Amino acid sequence: MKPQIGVLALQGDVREHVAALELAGASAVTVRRVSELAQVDGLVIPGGESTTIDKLLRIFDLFDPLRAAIAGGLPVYGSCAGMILLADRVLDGAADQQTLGGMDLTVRRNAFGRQVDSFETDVAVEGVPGPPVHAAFIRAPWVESVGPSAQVIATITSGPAAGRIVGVRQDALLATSFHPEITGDGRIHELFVSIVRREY
Ligand SMILES: NC(=O)CC[C@H](N)C(=O)O
Repeated sequence: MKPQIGVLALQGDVREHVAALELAGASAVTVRRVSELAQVDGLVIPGGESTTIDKLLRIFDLFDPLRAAIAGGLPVYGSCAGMILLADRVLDGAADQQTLGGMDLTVRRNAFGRQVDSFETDVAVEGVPGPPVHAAFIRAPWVESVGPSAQVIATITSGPAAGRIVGVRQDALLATSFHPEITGDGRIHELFVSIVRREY
């Protein structure tokens, strides 16, 4: 059976994740309501603007149910703004910014600075066989530090940001600073589908 994976569709690049999930062997649906959240085996929180998604989660009465689902073990993959929303701690966040949390990590928002707002580079990702993942970073956060419960799975390998942590796994939660849905490399979505299937 194909797992049913939702894409949180409040803001951000929803369509690209739906397409990438379908290619990775899942059945993908958009999620905007609690009733839709209740039906999925896993959820993607896309990139976009974490402060906006935070506000919309409250407006749509999804903040508490999603937080509870994460605590209950729902597999979730957060990309970029989604990574920020999964982090227990945020540096350089907006004054009233809250996160769903669940991952024992500290992210720094917009960490790569203005002059390198957007760039692409190769990233070695644990659990992804083959060559490094070609990753796009768009006003991305990096992971400043991880606590003992979280496992670093991706760091930048070259250039000025070499050594920066950009991918983390904690049980059924996965987060990347980058956007695998726009560079045509399906392996991060395949990794998440295998997490949802409890195979990896
Ligand atoms: N591409 C993205 O998701 C950017 C994230 C955005 N800078 C934020 O702070 O939420």
